[in-house]
Amino acid sequence: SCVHPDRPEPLDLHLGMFLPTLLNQATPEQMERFFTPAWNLRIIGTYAQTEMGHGTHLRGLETTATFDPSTQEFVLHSPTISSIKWWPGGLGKTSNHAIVLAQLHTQGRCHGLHAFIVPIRDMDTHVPLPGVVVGDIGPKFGFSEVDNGFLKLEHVRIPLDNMLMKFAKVEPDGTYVKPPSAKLTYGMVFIRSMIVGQSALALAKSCTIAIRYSAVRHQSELRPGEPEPQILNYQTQQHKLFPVLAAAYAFTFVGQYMKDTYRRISGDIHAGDYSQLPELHALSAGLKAFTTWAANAAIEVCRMSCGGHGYSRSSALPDIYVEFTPTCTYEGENTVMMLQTASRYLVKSYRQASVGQRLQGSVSYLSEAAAQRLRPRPVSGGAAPLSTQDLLSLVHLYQRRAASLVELAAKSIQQELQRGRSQEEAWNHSSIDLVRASDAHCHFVVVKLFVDKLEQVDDAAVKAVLSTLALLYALKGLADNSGDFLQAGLLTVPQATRVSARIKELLEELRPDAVALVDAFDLNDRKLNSVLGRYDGNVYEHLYEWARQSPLNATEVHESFHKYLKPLRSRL
Ligand SMILES: CCCCCCCCCC/C=C\CCCCCCCCCC(=O)SCCNC(=O)CCNC(=O)[C@H](O)C(C)(C)COP(=O)(O)OP(=O)(O)OC[C@H]1O[C@@H](n2cnc3c(N)ncnc32)[C@H](O)[C@@H]1OP(=O)(O)O
Ligand SMILES: Cc1cc2nc3c(=O)[nH]c(=O)nc-3n(C[C@H](O)[C@H](O)[C@H](O)COP(=O)(O)OP(=O)(O)OC[C@H]3O[C@@H](n4cnc5c(N)ncnc54)[C@H](O)[C@@H]3O)c2cc1C
Repeated sequence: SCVHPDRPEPLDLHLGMFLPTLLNQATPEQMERFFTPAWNLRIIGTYAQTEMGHGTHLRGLETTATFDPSTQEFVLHSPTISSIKWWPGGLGKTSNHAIVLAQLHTQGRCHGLHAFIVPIRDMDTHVPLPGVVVGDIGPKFGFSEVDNGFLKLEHVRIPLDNMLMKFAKVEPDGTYVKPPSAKLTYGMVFIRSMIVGQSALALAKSCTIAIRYSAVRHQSELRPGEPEPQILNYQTQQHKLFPVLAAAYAFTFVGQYMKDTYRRISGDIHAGDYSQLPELHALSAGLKAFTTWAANAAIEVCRMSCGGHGYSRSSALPDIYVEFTPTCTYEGENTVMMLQTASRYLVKSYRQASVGQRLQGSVSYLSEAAAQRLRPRPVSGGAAPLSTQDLLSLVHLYQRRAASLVELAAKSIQQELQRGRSQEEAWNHSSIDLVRASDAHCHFVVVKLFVDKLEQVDDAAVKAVLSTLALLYALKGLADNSGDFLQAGLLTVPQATRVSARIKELLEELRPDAVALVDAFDLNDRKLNSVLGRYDGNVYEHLYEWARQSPLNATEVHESFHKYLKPLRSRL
């Protein structure tokens, strides 16, 4: 369960960030000194980057690490209340070490953020070490299993060799040696890539519960005098749940692609080839934001589609939501990640394509769009014919929508500059367009990867049903974002009407396979932990049993009667 924990755990940061950061940024000597004991849980670590005053703005982090050549040590210090490390998972009570991100000062100069391994608790007694003030930040929206903590460092001294020096170095005389690329110290790409797969898992769990429950729940009347129908037969219920089902499959394929891309490019980086790091950063940042926002909303759709019992923790849906929703904030707040993808990749690529550069990777379509702009526009200028059956033409439609929104954002910046605004102001006054461009780019990537995956499916029946899901995912996205497509001249109102009609047909086509498609996720009852989503569909008996086990029912007359109600009654 450590690879994909079902519930947040105090060791998540140790496994998910402390160990991977050592792998990516420690020297062989440091691996020997720290990784082995960390792997054996002698050392338990966390990743302490965020401070009370800064989480997003890394360059604004205030914790300092000042090199003292006379003692060959770094002095770690929290200079202000806002510099106190705040939020790191497992920091409050579990960890005895932390990878602390601090502004490196040596020979009177600041060289920016670097990573330092700081012992924070005694390895035997677990008592905080001198100069270390550490504790839990208090109750949260959820994540109650995790002791997210605070860490105040008061001139804490660590050896020179505790700075992670695989890339940047400090010599014994205090000389700073730059890393081959400043971007290597950012990190965080690993977890962002993993989170894409977490989005898929959260969707798969949620729609499994909601669709199974919708197959056993009977309610109301469809035809007078007939038995109450399964709620899964209502078109509105299908319209809520089947697009979520399609997204669960789409994100599963994207999650696999993201993991494979991370492995491939991080392998190149370990071999000294940093050329693909911008694509990896942009892709992981954008897809992390795109998939978590979509999954976050979809979990709530699944919960509400189960009526009152969806609100009971016996459904597991409230817990899935509470545990998933912080993914939109941590590991890079989603808006900020979308802006990164747009500003640091899409607009830069657009400008390169506009001067004729042939682009590679996920933005190669911007070269085609630039070439298209140079060709005379067709006289009709109208939208191309729309096929609601041809997946490749839909992929092309999403590609053109993305190209259009990237161009719109780039032109907005240009217009703001022409109005006399500074670079920074021009970008800020175009940031809504930049987020839209990133969203459209990621949406195109997801649709394309879904359709590409179908080419790898040999079984005709499986390919047919996955093609139906892919069609539903693409057409539902088109309907939900029809404004973008209409504004870009890629869709007409009659075509939008046809899309809505086709979606209704697809819902009907998917109805017979819906339960089998969630069973195919193969999420056993233990993993689902949901009375509503039980494989045997025996909901009511187990719901009653679940309630009977509630602690409040341990006694027939609760002590509150004697403590409060009875005395209250006697005073009235
Ligand atoms: C050994 C294995 C062990 C077993 C493994 C088990 C498997 C996993 C187990 C899993 C178990 C549990 C799962 C884990 C659970 C996790 C629980 C919660 C974790 C939450 C942790 C956190 O939240 S950590 C803190 C996260 N914080 C952030 O992400 C901060 C966000 N802010 C930023 O990133 C930056 O401020 C910014 C990028 C937004 C802006 O920074 P800055 O202004 O300095 O940069 P610029 O925009 O000017 O860009 C400069 C150039 O740098 C490039 N760039 C930026 N970021 C990166 C990056 N990350 N990587 C690469 N490149 C980057 C940017 O593109 C610019 O480039 P140029 O344009 O070329 O100049
Ligand atoms: C459950 C949980 C676990 C966490 N675990 C860890 C951990 O283990 N280690 C760790 O170091 N941190 C951890 N964090 C902290 C997390 O990484 C930060 O909360 C996150 O990076 C967001 O930063 P922030 O809180 O400063 O929000 P802010 O950046 O202050 O965001 C507030 C608002 O400002 C907006 N905003 C900020 N900057 C910009 C910008 N440039 N342009 C436009 N809008 C902007 C955001 O979009 C957002 O709407 C955790 C957080 C949570 C909730």
